[in-house]
Amino acid sequence: MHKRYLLLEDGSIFKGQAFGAELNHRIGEVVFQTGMTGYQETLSDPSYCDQLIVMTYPLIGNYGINRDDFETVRPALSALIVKEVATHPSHFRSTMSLDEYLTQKEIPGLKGIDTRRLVKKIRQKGTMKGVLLDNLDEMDSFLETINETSLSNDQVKRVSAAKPYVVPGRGYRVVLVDYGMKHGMLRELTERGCHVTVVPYDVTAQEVLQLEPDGVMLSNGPGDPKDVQEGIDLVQGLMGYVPIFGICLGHQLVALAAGSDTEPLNFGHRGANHPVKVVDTGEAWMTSQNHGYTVSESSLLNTSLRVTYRAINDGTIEGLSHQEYPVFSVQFHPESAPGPHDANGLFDQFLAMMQQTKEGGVTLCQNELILNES
Ligand SMILES: NC(=O)CC[C@H](N)C(=O)O
Repeated sequence: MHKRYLLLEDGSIFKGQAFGAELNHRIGEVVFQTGMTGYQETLSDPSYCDQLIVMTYPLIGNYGINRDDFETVRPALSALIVKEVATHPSHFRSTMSLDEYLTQKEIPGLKGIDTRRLVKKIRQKGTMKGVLLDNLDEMDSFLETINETSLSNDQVKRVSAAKPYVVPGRGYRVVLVDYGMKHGMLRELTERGCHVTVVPYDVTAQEVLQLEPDGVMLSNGPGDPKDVQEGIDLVQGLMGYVPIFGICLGHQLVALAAGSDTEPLNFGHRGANHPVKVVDTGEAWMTSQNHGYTVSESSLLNTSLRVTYRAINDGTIEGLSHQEYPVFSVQFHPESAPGPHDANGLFDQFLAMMQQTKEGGVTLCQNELILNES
């Protein structure tokens, strides 16, 4: 076990020890995750693409890694930073340790740093870029590189499905657009009997409508939503023609497509116990969240969107509903994985919206208009 360091763009340095894979010097955003458990799902959530994740819970890896809890096959994060790694995991489902998993997937880890001091710094200064180093002599050259490096804007392209695929079912026909989808969304739909076609991020509205879906779901995904012009165009082409449910990045794409704006949060919401207020009932739900951007409050004026959920911690927008068309979206993760299940009923709400539309209870634009354009 050798020394390893985290260098932040403000020049601060955190000294710890290496675990996981050899170093790859990938510069990324350093973000913190407050979940006490659920590290396997977090590691395999593609929304963390290119990010260095700091876990605030001080002991990570104690129940190992199992075969069932992956949210995708290929982890997309840059690095994992923890206070202490459990070296002897104990759980009947565990098949390997966290260290073994990260080594296998070529993800470097840093342990033994004061994660509380690091998180306090991020909370004060906002999300920062950082890089892991094994040699302090490299610090000066990397400090220059970090400050000159702008983060890539093609993450969605890198983590989206390359080709469409079908998970058959006898129920509603759903097109699920994969912007870096957590498999929990697919599971929630297939458990409800849906016939799901998962499609890549650059699918067009016409291609989607040719599949004659009862509804379209827009997945979560990494990066800045404004970098995903294909998604904004898609939602603009589909709104009013088919019921839409957007989650996280999908929610931000709905907002942008409807004419509103998004902006970066200071340090984001990442954890499994983020309370949101249900605007219509006054209830509070505990939700799983992972986002660094939010829909800008003032940009909703002059759009047809209404706020349906709000974050209780900072008041930011957590859900929207379209006032004319069957379209709704949430910033949090109703599929949880990991996290509480308070919001799980939103998948049933999506099914109800598809049912109501099928029965003619919702007026749609004429699909033929778009299909005939080809
Ligand atoms: N989980 C997500 O879909 C995140 C959406 C977006 N990348 C953000 O950070 O805000």
